Amino acid sequence: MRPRPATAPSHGPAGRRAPPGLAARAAATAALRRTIEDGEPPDTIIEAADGPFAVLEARDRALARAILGTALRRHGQIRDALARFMKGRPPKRSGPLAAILDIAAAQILFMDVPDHAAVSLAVTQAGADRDAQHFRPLANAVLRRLAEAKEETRAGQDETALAAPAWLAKRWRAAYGAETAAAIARAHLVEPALDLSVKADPEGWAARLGGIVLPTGSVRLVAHGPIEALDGYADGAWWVQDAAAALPARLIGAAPGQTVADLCAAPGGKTAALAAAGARVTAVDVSPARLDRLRANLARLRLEADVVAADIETWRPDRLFDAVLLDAPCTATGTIRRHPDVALLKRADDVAALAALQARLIDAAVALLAPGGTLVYCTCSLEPEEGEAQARAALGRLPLALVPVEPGEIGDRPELIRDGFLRTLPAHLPQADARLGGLDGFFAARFRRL
Ligand SMILES: C[S@@+](CC[C@H](N)C(=O)[O-])C[C@H]1O[C@@H](n2cnc3c(N)ncnc32)[C@H](O)[C@@H]1O
Repeated sequence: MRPRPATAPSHGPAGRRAPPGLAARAAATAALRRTIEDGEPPDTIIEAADGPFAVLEARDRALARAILGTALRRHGQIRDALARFMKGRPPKRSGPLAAILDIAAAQILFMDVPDHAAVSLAVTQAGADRDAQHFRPLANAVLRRLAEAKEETRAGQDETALAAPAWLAKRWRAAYGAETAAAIARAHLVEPALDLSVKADPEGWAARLGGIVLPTGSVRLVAHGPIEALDGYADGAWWVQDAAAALPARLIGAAPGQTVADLCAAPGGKTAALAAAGARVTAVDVSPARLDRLRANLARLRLEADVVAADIETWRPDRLFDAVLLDAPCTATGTIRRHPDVALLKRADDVAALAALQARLIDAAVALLAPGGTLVYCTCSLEPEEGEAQARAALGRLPLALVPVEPGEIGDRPELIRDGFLRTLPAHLPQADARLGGLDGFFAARFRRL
């Protein structure tokens, strides 16, 4: 991965201190470039000890994170708005210019930041870069015109149509119908709440943390500071997990003493649920770094599992399991609310490549299962090839019978079940306060091995 410098020095010409707010914009710009041009996940960039966010103070860090998040979540609208005020895209050899414009437009159009600050900091950023400096007048003119016309520009946009890339919107229309596809795209514009899976007493934890209990049993919070500072974190009373992601492990029906292989387990959200239910869990993942996070999570939660670093396509343990949970790698289009970069970085080809891998992993999972045992296959994808079609193909190919999901297992929400499969959508569980609504898009199918 090419290192990308921040696009502005901390000191201006003649040693003058950089204007306030410049460091946050520079970090957000560098991170946006690395995400869009190099395909690096923003969370990795934000957390990196040598990354552009590492030099920021806490307040600037929060601001940079918010600007970056807005620039990714609203990318379609931002690019559409900029195109109204400039001919063509920034030229190839203009360095960070495109990202500088995106970051400034995110603030002008969607954030409570004075327009003049967003414009002048963007112009300063452009001036500080060898390749972008020739385009300072262009940046200045485009952003000023955007700021002057921002209300009309936003009013003239079809927010829903611009919320998803055309190829994904087309797929969702085909899979779910036009109305639901539009609702999915709109749900992606809302920053999701924080969902917690609690070991016990969801009502008590919701009251203590100022959240609500969802019908499916997760606790949901809107306003929160650092997660580590929340009551119950250090004591291991709960773990962070989208409410939809909490459902597949429940379908195993784990009981004390039952042996369960949790395949593709890291960072361990589902391992924790299975272990908390008393199962003897073997957590398998190919990534040692992600398994370190799984071990740390289990240690904090005071839960136990055997942890195995292996590729499940070739892993051959000397016993069969009572149950297997396979949370397969996927396009993750069901997590766009939490990771808006997914909508920008995934390509149509990825769906077929991952579906082929998932089929091989299902074959491997079935080979680990005792006759009569339970298999739950799940993905956090909205694409039928990674969900419904994958499950139907497995039924045709392997010694499996479908065990339909019952509403009572998932908080009495029949709308989350289609044809016996669990199918959650970002537009599900709507709430009057939109920030409290929505679910990640998950698919899960449960089978019995014949
Ligand atoms: C969707 S994530 C799993 C999330 C996890 N189940 C949880 O609930 O926290 C997919 C995982 O699959 C792992 N993975 C991908 N291919 C694998 C393989 N062939 N064998 C084992 N693990 C694999 C990745 O390292 C990644 O951690």
